[in-house]
Amino acid sequence: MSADIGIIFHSMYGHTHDLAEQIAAGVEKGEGKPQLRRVPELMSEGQLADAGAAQAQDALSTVPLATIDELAEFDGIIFGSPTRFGNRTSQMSSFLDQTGPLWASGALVGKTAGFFTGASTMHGGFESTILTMSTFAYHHGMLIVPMGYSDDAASKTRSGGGPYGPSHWSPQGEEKDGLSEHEISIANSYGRFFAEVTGKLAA
Ligand SMILES: Cc1cc2nc3c(=O)[nH]c(=O)nc-3n(C[C@H](O)[C@H](O)[C@H](O)COP(=O)(O)O)c2cc1C
Repeated sequence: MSADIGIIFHSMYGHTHDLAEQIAAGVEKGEGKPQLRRVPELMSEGQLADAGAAQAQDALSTVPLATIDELAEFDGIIFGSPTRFGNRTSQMSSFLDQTGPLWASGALVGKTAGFFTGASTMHGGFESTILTMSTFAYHHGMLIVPMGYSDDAASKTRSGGGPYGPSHWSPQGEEKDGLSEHEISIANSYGRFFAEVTGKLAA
């Protein structure tokens, strides 16, 4: 069965958006239907411009905004957030914190969940961000789909991506530096695997 996969992310400088698009390409290879959504921004336009994110925000504005109600319509959801002090962003937290009604009704129970991130330093939080974001899925009774080492790139990467999920290392800070070959491979493989697993569960 072709699964509807929500890819819900926050991105300030666009790196997490790039990763989301590669995961979406993988979902399509796994016969799934990816739906990219961005969570609402909390910073003002002025603050974003001061932080050097104005251009990236223009590109992001073409992505539809995520809504809480829509989450219940997906067969599986992959959440992505840049790393902030080893954790997800407040924009992603704010969005997830509004899912109380879905938790109360059990609307997400049994759906698949996955996570991806980015960080500007090699040991600055890829794993901690993915793992701390994942507690959301436990509380909602979602089924976490791990990346594992199903793609060789998870063993070989010298940048982002690993058994916890796709990630991107952006040492240039706000500058777009492009995803590495291994990061792209892991994002594609993960999207495909996630869609295949979700399709079987939804059938
Ligand atoms: C306030 C703040 C905190 C950050 N904390 C971390 C951190 O703990 N570890 C790290 O490696 N990078 C950290 N970064 C860098 C971001 O993770 C990186 O710029 C981000 O992943 C880029 O994603 P984006 O282009 O989608 O916004 C931080 C950036 C900001 C602005």
